[in-house]
Amino acid sequence: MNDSFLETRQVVKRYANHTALDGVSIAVPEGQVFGLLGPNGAGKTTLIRIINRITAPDAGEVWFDGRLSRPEDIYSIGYLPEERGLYKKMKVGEQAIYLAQLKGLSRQEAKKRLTDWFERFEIMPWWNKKLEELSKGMQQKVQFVITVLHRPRLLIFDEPFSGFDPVNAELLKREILKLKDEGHTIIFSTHNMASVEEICDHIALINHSKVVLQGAVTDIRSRYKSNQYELMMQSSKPLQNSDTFEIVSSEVQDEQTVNYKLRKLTSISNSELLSLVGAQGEICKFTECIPSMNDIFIRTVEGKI
Ligand SMILES: Nc1ncnc2c1ncn2[C@@H]1O[C@H](COP(=O)(O)OP(=O)(O)OP(=O)(O)O)[C@@H](O)[C@H]1O
Repeated sequence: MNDSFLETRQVVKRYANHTALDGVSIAVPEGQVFGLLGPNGAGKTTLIRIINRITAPDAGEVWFDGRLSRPEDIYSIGYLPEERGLYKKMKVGEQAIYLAQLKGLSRQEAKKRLTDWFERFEIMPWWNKKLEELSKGMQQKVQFVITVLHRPRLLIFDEPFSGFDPVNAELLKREILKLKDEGHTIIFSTHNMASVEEICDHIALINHSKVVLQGAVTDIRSRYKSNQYELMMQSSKPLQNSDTFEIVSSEVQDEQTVNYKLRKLTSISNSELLSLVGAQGEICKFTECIPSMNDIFIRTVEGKI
């Protein structure tokens, strides 16, 4: 289950006087959600276009399902590009059926699947509207449905959340997780770090055309831990430093309750630390501070680690 479904190996792409990708290798495990992260201009869309065979690399390889990628693999990919490209003057339902047929579905099957999706997304009333009559977010919903409709094994979404309000962004996250549960492998690029924590299993962070960080989200977050803890404690006496931990900051909440930030000084386990601290008072809350993907992104891109 965890073998790579899609790999890029040492991919290089040069434009006139700029190297957009410089030896980029990523490995996307089968059946997982993989986040492609990076600041503006890092090379994410270029990599996605290479995976989709829209543009060719100058060097390096793309591997698909355990072998070199072939032209026909594009039929196994659903791609939601950053520049959404639907026909503005065509009616939504008619257009969706037409595009689904291009991807190999019969008219009848396309209509059946589209009806299911449109009902789930509560967009059935848009069926006979022209695309240009819909807002940007509404058009996004339609294009998302069209992208996934033929149930391709690999789904690639470039900035899927841009243009969505928070309610629709939640809906989209749920649908992406559902697609993962159904066995699809999903790659998406995003600047929305909260969504990365919520739905990505793995990430690759590209900066200045190179992969600078890659791996499972949980591993990466724990790799960047700084041995700090938040503690809420009730005690008649203030907490005292010890050989195993020091107080980084404290904030009195009421007469008996104080919030502390601690740093662990030795390699004792969290439960040992908890019992050492617990010997000095009643613990109301004890949390290990684990950096967010947003912190890790900023620290990595700004070179602070
Ligand atoms: N067709 C092209 N011709 C010349 N340069 C290009 C072309 N496409 C991309 N580039 C350059 O390659 C670099 C990477 O662009 P790319 O669109 O891949 O970045 P990105 O990571 O997707 O950025 P963003 O987050 O802003 O969408 C940029 O410097 C861009 O100007």
